[in-house]
Amino acid sequence: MLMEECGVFGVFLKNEANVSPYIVEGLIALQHRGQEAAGIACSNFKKIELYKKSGTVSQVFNDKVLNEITGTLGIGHVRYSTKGGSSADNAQPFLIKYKNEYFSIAHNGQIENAEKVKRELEKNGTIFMTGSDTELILHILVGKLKTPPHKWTLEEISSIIFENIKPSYSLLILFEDRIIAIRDKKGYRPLSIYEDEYGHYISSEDCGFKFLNPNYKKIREIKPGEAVEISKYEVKSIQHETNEYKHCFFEHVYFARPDSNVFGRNVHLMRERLGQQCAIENPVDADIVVPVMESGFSGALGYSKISGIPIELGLMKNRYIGRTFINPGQTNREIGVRRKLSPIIQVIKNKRIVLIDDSIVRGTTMKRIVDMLKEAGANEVHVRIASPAVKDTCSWGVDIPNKKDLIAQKNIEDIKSEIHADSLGYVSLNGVKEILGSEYKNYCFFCFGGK
Ligand SMILES: O=P(O)(O)OC[C@H]1O[C@H](OP(=O)(O)OP(=O)(O)O)[C@H](O)[C@@H]1O
Ligand SMILES: NC(=O)CC[C@H](N)C(=O)O
Ligand code: SF4
Ligand SMILES: [Mg+2]
Repeated sequence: MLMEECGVFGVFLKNEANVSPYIVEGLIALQHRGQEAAGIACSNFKKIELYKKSGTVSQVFNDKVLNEITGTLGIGHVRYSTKGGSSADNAQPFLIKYKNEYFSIAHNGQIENAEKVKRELEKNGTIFMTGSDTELILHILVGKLKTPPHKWTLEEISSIIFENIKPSYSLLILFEDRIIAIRDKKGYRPLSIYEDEYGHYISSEDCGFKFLNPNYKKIREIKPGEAVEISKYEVKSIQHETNEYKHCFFEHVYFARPDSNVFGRNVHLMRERLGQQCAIENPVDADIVVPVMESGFSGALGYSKISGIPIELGLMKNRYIGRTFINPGQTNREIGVRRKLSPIIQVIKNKRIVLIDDSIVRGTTMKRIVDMLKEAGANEVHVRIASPAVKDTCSWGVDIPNKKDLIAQKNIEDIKSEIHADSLGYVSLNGVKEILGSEYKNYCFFCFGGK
């Protein structure tokens, strides 16, 4: 099982309607990025109200809550923890009061130099209220800018963040009268902005704007190193100098929603192309292609198109079950796979199957599924993965387990036997290079054994 990212969503309405229902809609669209906690902070220009709790968006918010947190501008967050436990204290947004003014922050990413910055701040007397890396950003700003927050300029805020905080971060900062969005200079995590006649919206993925029936031409990605400020009077943007991009390739492989466009590409089409590449690199004689639903579907479509082997619904997904990573502990994870996926025996019996998933991390999911298909009568199960093997951990916001727990630390023959597959194939990094062309250098492939 894999782990998500967080999702951030911000809204500034021109007509002074209440933003909190808009933020809830945006967060529901981003729910796949984190299901541990959800929160919203809203400002009415005088005060910021905050509501956050452990749980999914629909568990945390109801009409009563939304009537209590009202404002014209606000930010929201769905969390999957990467630093600091999944307790309610670490839920976001964070809200503080400094010099009698409120400001709040929502963060997707993980700060690489968090421990170092924290130690330095503690030496100077800073007290941390949570275990989260995100809290650091508040202390850095307060420590460097001694004036009241309404005097802090976009230039000052973004320069301080870029100088002191190492990626990754796609951030929203809510002040009483403005919202600031900042994307780190390497652009690890996605962040998009949209304007319509009623207001401005910022979302981790552009699927967050879909409930607005947006004019797609007006959606754009905030650039790596860009800081945007939305106030009553204007929208201002500053571009800081940046020399190297590191877009997270896992966003394409697994995290982002297929109907989203991240790093300039549609996620579904990218996964389909990876599935095609997998078929080119790893052909096999078989009767049907079976996707591991949902995230393996696009890759399976690509594999089927190139190989000419028909795609069939051999595994049914129970759509009322969340992503299995939310179950802590390995035993629960194993149960999770069986709760989530079940074979359609009539489709798979006596068939030679090409089973496609987007990724293998520990191997738990794949082992269970191969066994399930064989118990249900499959003659052969050939596993094909629509991405390169995951060989390393991540320091930029994705909670990949210890290196020793990654199944791809073993050689391909050992992995094949461990997951009980008849054969196994991945996409090579060279294959990905072929797909991305000159853009390859703008991506991070560290966990895939690249740079
Ligand atoms: O090798 P593992 O450690 O088992 O992890 C890999 C699996 O984790 C993810 O699925 P997940 O079950 O998290 O959610 P999904 O339903 O969105 O694919 C991913 O799509 C793989 O199927
Ligand atoms: N997945 C994320 O982006 C997490 C944000 C932050 N590092 C946290 O742990 O809360
Ligand atoms: S190491 Fe992997 S998960 Fe982490 S940012 Fe790079 S590509 Fe993404
Ligand atoms: Mg999966």
